[in-house]
Amino acid sequence: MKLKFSKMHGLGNDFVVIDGVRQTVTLSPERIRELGDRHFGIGFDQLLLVEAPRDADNDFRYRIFNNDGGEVEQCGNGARCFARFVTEQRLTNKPAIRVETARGVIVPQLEADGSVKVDMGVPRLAPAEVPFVADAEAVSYPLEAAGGTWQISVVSMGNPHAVQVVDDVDAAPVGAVGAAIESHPRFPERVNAGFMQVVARDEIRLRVFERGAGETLACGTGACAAVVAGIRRGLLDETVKVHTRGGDLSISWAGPGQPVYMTGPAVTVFSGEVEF
Ligand SMILES: N[C@@H](CCC[C@H](N)C(=O)O)C(=O)O
Repeated sequence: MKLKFSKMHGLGNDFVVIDGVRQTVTLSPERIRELGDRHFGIGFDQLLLVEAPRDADNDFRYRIFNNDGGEVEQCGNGARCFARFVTEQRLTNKPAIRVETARGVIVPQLEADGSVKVDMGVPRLAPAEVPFVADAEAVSYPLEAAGGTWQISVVSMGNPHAVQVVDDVDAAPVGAVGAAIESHPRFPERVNAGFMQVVARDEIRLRVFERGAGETLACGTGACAAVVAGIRRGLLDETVKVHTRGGDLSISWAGPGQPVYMTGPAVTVFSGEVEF
């Protein structure tokens, strides 16, 4: 089965995006892993599959697969690329697009300056909703991993995040400690591990070891989770510029019960066809 795809990225977090509205698509975890390989395949952090919605009130459904082949609930940089893709492919001409994900509806909106703003929904903070094993909800928790104890905040943006504050993000042990946190037994569905350096009340630097993909150049839901964690710890104001290794995002959160808004770029690199 030959499928048309677009190669896209949001701040260097890269994707293969497939139109499953006009094409019949059958995916297997093995083939996703093969195509995700940067030497023997196309190479991507995540594969995004666009489908027709299940509920007629929505415009699309979109599914997210990490390059390890596993399907996950949410992807921030992917949401912006999804919006750019359905517009460029003329699947819709709506400026604000209602899209179903595995954890609810999100609404990306194309801005006049070319960026994409996304209502990423309300963050979930109760440990059971992340999910994270803890006796009670707290702003942060000590977690033992890789021979050390790390003070993490846990946040679900639809997908699970563990965020810690570090003095210097360039020196942070993202690979070793991130991998140990990703598969820590207190996270039964594994977790994305974020390392945040607070530069000012409206500016952070962030690196994320992503579940199922390793460290990426940027993680949109990771940026949302870091800002939520920083605001809850009293370190950040409502709107924060997030510097990632791939570029900058703007994240806003007005507090508990409110949605997180993420604004940033989405870029198409090339289109092609591949055997699935
Ligand atoms: N890169 C993404 C997150 C993709 C999913 C994540 N690795 C997970 O397993 O939850 C983003 O931009 O949010």
